[in-house]
Amino acid sequence: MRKKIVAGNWKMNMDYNEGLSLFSEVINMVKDEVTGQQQAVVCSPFIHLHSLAQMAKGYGKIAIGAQNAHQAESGAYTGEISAKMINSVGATYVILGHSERRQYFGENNALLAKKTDTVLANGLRPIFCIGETLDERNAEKHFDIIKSQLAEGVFHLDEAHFSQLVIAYEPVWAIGTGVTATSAQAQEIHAFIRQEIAAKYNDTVAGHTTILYGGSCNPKNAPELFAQPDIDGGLIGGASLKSRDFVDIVKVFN
Ligand SMILES: O=C[C@H](O)COP(=O)(O)O
Repeated sequence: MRKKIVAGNWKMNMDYNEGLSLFSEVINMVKDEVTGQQQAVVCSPFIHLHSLAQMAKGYGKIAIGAQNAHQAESGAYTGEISAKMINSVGATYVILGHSERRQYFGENNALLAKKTDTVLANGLRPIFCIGETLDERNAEKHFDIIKSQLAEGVFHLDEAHFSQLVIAYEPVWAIGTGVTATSAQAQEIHAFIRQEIAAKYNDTVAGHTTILYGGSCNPKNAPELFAQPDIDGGLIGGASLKSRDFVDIVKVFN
């Protein structure tokens, strides 16, 4: 049985104290209300990581993640944060390839392949994001885009390394727009992603890969989305900034 995961991506929100207070609410609710085997992951800005990891100690149901990491191990890259640093403060996940990183910071599949290697080499699990823009969907190129993002971003990995990945399908047109992919649209792509993984590796690896949906996911639409056979949870943006909403989404798997 593959792992069910609900990951919150705070993006560039929450100052230090706001983040601690939000996280403290999340921990308390998760502790009291989450009864299933699902994993909650909170991906905060770098400044919170150490404190959140300390606060989460002893609560196996909550893990901490970063939102990016540099591809180099270390060196003269002013302003950047390495995977080793992220690991050293107790985070265990790193979001890679988010469409905002691709769009605003020019991250392409080749760069993301390097970042994936470095993150894995430092014992962290990438949450690797893929997804098409509205223009690409309207031009019916969405399957090709997904195929090439997987092929160029992560299919160079051997089976053992690939098995550490979480994949997140986030149609760019659904991110922060209030427009969610229908459960049928999301399931279609998730099934396609799983097929691609099976074709590259094998059915066992495909069957064990957690594939998250992201894009305007909220407590109302999450139950239907997460009921789809190939959707194993969500990558949650806006709704992860409200403890009640985030934990209600986590609780869909109770
Ligand atoms: O990483 C999260 C996604 O970008 C989704 O963001 P959203 O839930 O605000 O649409």
